[in-house]
Amino acid sequence: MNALKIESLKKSFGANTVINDMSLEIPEHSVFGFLGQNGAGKTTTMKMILGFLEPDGGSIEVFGEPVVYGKSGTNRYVGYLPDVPQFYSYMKPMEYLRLCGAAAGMGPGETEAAGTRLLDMVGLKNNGKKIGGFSRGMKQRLGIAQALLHSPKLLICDEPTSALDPVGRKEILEILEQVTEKTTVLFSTHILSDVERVCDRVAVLHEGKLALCGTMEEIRAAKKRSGIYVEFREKEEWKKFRGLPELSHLFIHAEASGRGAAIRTADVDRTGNEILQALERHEMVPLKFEIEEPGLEDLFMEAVL
Ligand SMILES: Nc1ncnc2c1ncn2[C@@H]1O[C@H](COP(=O)(O)OP(=O)(O)OP(=O)(O)O)[C@@H](O)[C@H]1O
Repeated sequence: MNALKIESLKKSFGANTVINDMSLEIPEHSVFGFLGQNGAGKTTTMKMILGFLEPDGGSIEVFGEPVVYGKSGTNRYVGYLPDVPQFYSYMKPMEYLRLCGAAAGMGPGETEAAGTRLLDMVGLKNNGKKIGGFSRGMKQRLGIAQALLHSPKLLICDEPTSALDPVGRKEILEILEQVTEKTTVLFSTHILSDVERVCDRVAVLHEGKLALCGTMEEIRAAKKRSGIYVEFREKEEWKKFRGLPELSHLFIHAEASGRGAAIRTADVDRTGNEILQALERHEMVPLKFEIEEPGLEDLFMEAVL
């Protein structure tokens, strides 16, 4: 089942068309990275999913139920962490979660059990401090605990790691990875390495549409051919390898350096075998033989430039 299905979504602010006929599906239990440049419309999309903002056209379904602007019915499935979560700074974490639980209509016992479990999960269980004294990372972790309090099946996080240092980012990513057994995660970010680390699906929003969308493997396969990097210890060995007639066709698409080359190919297995067999035949041992896959950064730049 899809956790989220968006069809032909449209949204403009005056003459500024932000979302222009965008469609997207997120299967249950995915960790979905929603990428886009500043102002691409990521927050706008999230607000429409939450029913906070009215689309100009198209439809959004959360677990098969239509999202209706101004109505919160589908939000019983959704936990939301805004980009800058707001808290009452004089409260302690559990006090704050009790307040949130009551606002969400949860019973005290249910809130206590869920709150204790979640504060433990985000590393704030024994924290006696008031929220006003929390670091940004601690506030984001508390924000995740709050967003998960009513056991949502879809967690939407708007740039949860952007303002954090590497340690804070790592902590948040580990929490997001942990929750995927029960929860589908959609998070927006500028940090491509975060997406590469935890997401199994990714979309790049550009000029109101998805410039790229799919599993990481699909995107890598569709957008750019992989390469094989071969390097030798000695320049002479490299020249010999470069001159092998049976491999000459491979060097048409190669980026050569002093003692090796990155050979571009659409079929890594076949080309890799060809190279390995030639190396064996000629009793040559390379210093390096590496399969190169395009990074998300290459793909992102290709999609938005
Ligand atoms: N309420 C609004 N009224 C007018 N324009 C708006 C409104 N909300 C957003 N916009 C415009 O819509 C565009 C998309 O904004 P949005 O915040 O969705 O982008 P984003 O991808 O989340 O960007 P960022 O990564 O910088 O947070 C921007 O040009 C923004 O100025």
